[in-house]
Amino acid sequence: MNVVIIDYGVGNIKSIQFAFERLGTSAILSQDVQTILAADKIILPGVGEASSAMRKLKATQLDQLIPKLTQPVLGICLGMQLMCNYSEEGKTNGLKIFDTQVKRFSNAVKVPQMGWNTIANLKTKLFNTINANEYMYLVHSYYAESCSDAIAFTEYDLKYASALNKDNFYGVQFHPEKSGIAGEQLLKNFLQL
Ligand SMILES: NC(=O)CC[C@H](N)C(=O)O
Repeated sequence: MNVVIIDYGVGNIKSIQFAFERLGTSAILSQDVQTILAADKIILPGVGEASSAMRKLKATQLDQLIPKLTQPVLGICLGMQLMCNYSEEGKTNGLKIFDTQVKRFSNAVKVPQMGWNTIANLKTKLFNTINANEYMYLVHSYYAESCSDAIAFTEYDLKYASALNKDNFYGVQFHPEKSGIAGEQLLKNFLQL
């Protein structure tokens, strides 16, 4: 299984690689177009601020490549947010894969949300054998608005989309690589797509 983590200078790469190693799969980091096109599965990682991350994607022209990919792609945290239409964070235009926008939690709640929360998920291939309201680990100040591409929801400040799917593209706001057994199962499900 050839898993490629897109290298655009942002992201919690090591923890994602360790998570795949625990599943017996080595995930390589690359920004080479041919390497990415040849991958069986692709991860778009992301940690940090949306506009600077998008600038880095544009600098490598990977922003043009990603929406055209045909193999399963999993965006994690900021990676998922960049796959949406727009993020309020840095007024960032996204890759327009998921038909929703990313907004900041209100000051009615502690921001960022940092910790475990329940992911009310719909029975889809990505959540196969995972409990309907499983806990996963999140660290974020911005959220994807509920939309028709949502396959899971979380309540914090309001109900928002904590996982998205459109065709071969998947996104999760939480960190499966930091979410214990349930997160490991989600990555295993992703490898089997
Ligand atoms: N952990 C992160 O990188 C957070 C992504 C994004 N900046 C947010 O706050 O929602």
